[in-house]
Amino acid sequence: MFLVGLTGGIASGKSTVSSQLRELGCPVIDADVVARKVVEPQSVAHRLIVQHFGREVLLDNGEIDRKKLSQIIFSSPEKRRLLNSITHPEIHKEIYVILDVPLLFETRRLTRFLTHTVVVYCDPATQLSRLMQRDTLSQEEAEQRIAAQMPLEEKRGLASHVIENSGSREETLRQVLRLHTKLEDSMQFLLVRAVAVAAVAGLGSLLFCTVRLLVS
Ligand SMILES: CC(C)(COP(=O)(O)OP(=O)(O)OC[C@H]1O[C@@H](n2cnc3c(N)ncnc32)[C@H](O)[C@@H]1O)[C@@H](O)C(=O)NCCC(=O)NCCS
Ligand SMILES: Nc1ncnc2c1ncn2[C@@H]1O[C@H](COP(=O)(O)OP(=O)(O)OP(=O)(O)O)[C@@H](O)[C@H]1O
Repeated sequence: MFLVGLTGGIASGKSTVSSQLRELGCPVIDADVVARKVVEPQSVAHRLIVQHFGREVLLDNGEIDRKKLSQIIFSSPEKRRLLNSITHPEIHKEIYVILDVPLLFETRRLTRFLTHTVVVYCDPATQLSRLMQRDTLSQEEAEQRIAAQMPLEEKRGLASHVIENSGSREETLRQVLRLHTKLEDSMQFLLVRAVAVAAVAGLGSLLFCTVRLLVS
């Protein structure tokens, strides 16, 4: 599996190329589309934009007036940084992808590319009866299929998160909502850590250069 970042300057053709790739069957996340979604009315980013840029950047229907906001931020680096500091954390929170792979731990190759793994667990009796019912299988046939995979107990031990799905769909949804929040928080943490590492690295090279200058 590859994770590919696509970029380029404004109007260089990113959307054109990404939609061509999408037509070839590649799943694509367009950050500009995400950026539009995170500033919809009632969102955190919308509230902060109004707080910092005033109601004059709103259209009559309450949506952000993108033309007006563009004029402001592209003529002032300070305002652009301010808008970025509001929108980027919200955009990054939205950009995570779920790969649904039954044999994730059996094949193992994929796991090194993943930041988190989630195992959906249900007790063995529930698993057996759900499989027999859904695929109209005899008990023997169902047991054979279950035995072709790593036992769920073992998978549970390897996961970074577990969803317990022996109960109702509603109980599962409650866990999924908690997981979603956790994943979003963890994205934030990773970003903050990346920025901190970059800052420390920057400081390190600055010190190195200063010492070299002083020595020479
Ligand atoms: C400035 C806004 C209102 C303009 O909206 P509009 O619908 O007219 O354009 P759209 O969102 O499609 O952006 C068009 C292009 O402008 C460029 N651009 C957008 N924001 C920025 C920025 N903060 N700094 C530099 N270039 C930018 C990008 O090349 C982008 O592809 C909007 O882009 C925005 O809210 N930007 C802040 C969020 C952001 O950084 N988005 C970029 C994706 S991470
Ligand atoms: N090969 C091409 N031939 C002719 N027109 C093109 C070609 N590629 C892109 N365009 C046109 O150029 C414009 C900019 O392209 P596109 O919107 O794909 O760029 P972008 O990099 O996604 O821009 P932005 O950063 O503003 O989102 C669009 O009007 C698009 O239709």
